[in-house]
Amino acid sequence: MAAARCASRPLQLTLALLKPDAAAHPLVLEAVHAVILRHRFLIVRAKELRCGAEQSRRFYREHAGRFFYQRLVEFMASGPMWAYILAHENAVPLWRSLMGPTKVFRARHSDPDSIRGAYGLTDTRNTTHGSDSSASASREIAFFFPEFDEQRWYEQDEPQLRRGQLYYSAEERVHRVLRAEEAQVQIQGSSGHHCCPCPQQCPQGICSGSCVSSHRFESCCPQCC
Ligand SMILES: Nc1ccn([C@@H]2O[C@H](COP(=O)(O)OP(=O)(O)OP(=O)(O)O)[C@@H](O)[C@H]2O)c(=O)n1
Ligand SMILES: Nc1ncnc2c1ncn2[C@@H]1O[C@H](COP(=O)(O)OP(=O)(O)O)[C@@H](O)[C@H]1O
Repeated sequence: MAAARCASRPLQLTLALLKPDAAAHPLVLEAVHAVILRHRFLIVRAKELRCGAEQSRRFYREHAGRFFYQRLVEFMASGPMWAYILAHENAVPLWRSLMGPTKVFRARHSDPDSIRGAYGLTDTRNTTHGSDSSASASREIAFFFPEFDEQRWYEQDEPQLRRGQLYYSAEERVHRVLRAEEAQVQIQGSSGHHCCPCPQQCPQGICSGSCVSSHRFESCCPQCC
């Protein structure tokens, strides 16, 4: 059974966007994805999408009239993005603190190791978005993932994820609930193998990529499993 990550408090959800400036650069995308895994977020959903001009205007409607609104909505519609639903006990504030300040030039000065400090290009092209409250997260998740049923997720998946019954699918780039029958197969067939929710955070580099097909460690790293 994979019990690599247990949370004592309910998991909070947040919406993270990897904006078009990040999506344009595979290495930046990978680096931000690695930050997500390293900080023990669970990736509940992840998908590439393209925001149309109208959708982009609606998403940022609270900024209508600000001097940067037009460039912001054009930028958000300028290319593909990645949208993530992230779960963590502290998802909203943790993701926002990892992003760093909105303004990239401020971020570079005050939080150079934050995502925006490290990868942001300008105050508009600042790499990531994160919900600013739980209520915004619910609204924004519904905006980008209309098929996601948050209430059902809390009823069915969250209790299992919280207990650590999960695995990381490197192919799909999301964490998945380990269902009872899968867990049984794993116990029978594993003889001590563990399922890895954190393939990119092995400090010794042993685990990287090792669970792509079977989600199982062949050479298990004691430090992260
Ligand atoms: N009236 C303005 C114009 C600009 N700026 C700040 O200056 C930054 C840089 O402006 P500009 O040179 O126009 O931006 P670009 O380098 O073209 O980059 P981007 O459009 O991606 O922000 C803006 O993002 C904004 O933070 C501002 O505070 N007030
Ligand atoms: N002064 C600015 N100049 C250019 N773009 C800005 C500025 N302020 C905000 N933006 C853009 O608008 C987005 C939304 O702004 P806001 O909601 O205030 O920040 P955050 O994304 O940190 O929650 C920012 O992420 C950024 O892309």
